[in-house]
Amino acid sequence: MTKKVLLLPGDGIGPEIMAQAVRVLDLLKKDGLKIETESALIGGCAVDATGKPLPEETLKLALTADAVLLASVGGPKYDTLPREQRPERGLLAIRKAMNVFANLRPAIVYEELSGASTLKPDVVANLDILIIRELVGDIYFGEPRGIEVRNGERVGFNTMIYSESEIRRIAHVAFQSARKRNKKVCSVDKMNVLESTQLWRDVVTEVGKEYPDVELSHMLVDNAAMQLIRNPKQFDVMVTGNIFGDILSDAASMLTGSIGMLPSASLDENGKGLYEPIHGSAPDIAGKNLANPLAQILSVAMMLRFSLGEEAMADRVEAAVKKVLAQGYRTGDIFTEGGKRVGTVEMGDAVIAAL
Ligand SMILES: NC(=O)C1=CN([C@@H]2O[C@H](COP(=O)(O)OP(=O)(O)OC[C@H]3O[C@@H](n4cnc5c(N)ncnc54)[C@H](O)[C@@H]3O)[C@@H](O)[C@H]2O)C=CC1
Ligand SMILES: CC(C)CC(=O)C(=O)O
Ligand SMILES: [Mg+2]
Repeated sequence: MTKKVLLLPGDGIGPEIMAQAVRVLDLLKKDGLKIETESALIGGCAVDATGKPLPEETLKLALTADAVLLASVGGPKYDTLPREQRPERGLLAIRKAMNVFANLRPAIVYEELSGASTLKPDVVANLDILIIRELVGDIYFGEPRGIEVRNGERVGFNTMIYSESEIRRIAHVAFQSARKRNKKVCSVDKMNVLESTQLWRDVVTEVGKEYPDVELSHMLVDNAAMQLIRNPKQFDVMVTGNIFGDILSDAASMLTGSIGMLPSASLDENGKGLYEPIHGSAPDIAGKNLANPLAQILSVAMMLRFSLGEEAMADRVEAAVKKVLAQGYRTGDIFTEGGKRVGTVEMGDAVIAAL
């Protein structure tokens, strides 16, 4: 049956990297991938066109699609808008409406790129970590939130909150993922000072009892950030809340050489998903043919695997990415001496040729 894929290019480098992902999908369609695609607005471009970062039309299409492929939203032009009009609010709103609570962010070091990492090659060689970030709760969504005047001065506040059921369901995703990997979960929290993450630790520990075959450890987030840089290979599956996962995954991306290498899958309870690179709209390089499209293309691979039931095609896309790296193609963010420096489009050309 033909599946529906909604494309959301968004802002900044979004349309440039999405164009390369679409070329990959078009090629796979010729080889039998049965999808129909439609594009819609989200983020700043949607604000410009409709006044809203997540127009109703986009949300309707997202909720009826089999999968959503998103690039990135935001940019300095929108940073002074009222908060409800900011592009990032559109992103949070679509994640919440789709209930894609499980954000899988694999940080994999491709052999060819171990020299592109800022760490010594032997510290990162063969690294393969899966960061599982809870995506629709925590301080990004907690109420109350705001900026108001109290005692004659402005105060800004947000609420870090997790319910037991929210923690339980993401913990199950972590343990089940670990069972398919190396049976090791490290849960990251800040239970020494934050009540919501004390509950996180308690509930993850309880859920862990249902998975006696999986080794569970706990780590405070500040130490986890340090340990990721000191000895990342001690980790296999890491599970954490929304804000800690956001920060730790950007840090982990540099172990692989660049934030332009990390894809993600955000899944609901039925495996329906939203797929996007972990990076933002990179306004500093937008429109210059400089962006690395590989995180976006690897997000296509995750979409093929998790939402479209096309495991072999997913493997093929990942193998094509590996091949272009082996051939020496490098956008600026992963460039090392001896590489062939290319732009966004030329990297897309190389992936298409490899496919
Ligand atoms: N999922 C999303 O749509 C996200 C949106 N944002 C938004 O993006 C805007 C920019 O945020 P920043 O903090 O600058 O983070 P960013 O991730 O957009 O960029 C950080 C740095 O990484 C580089 N970079 C990012 N992606 C790259 C790629 N594919 N190839 C090569 N280099 C790449 C950028 O050039 C920049 O130097 C903000 O408005 C922010 O709110 C930020 C993160 C995620
Ligand atoms: C709007 C932000 C929460 C986006 C972000 O930084 C991310 O999801 O990684
Ligand atoms: Mg982020």
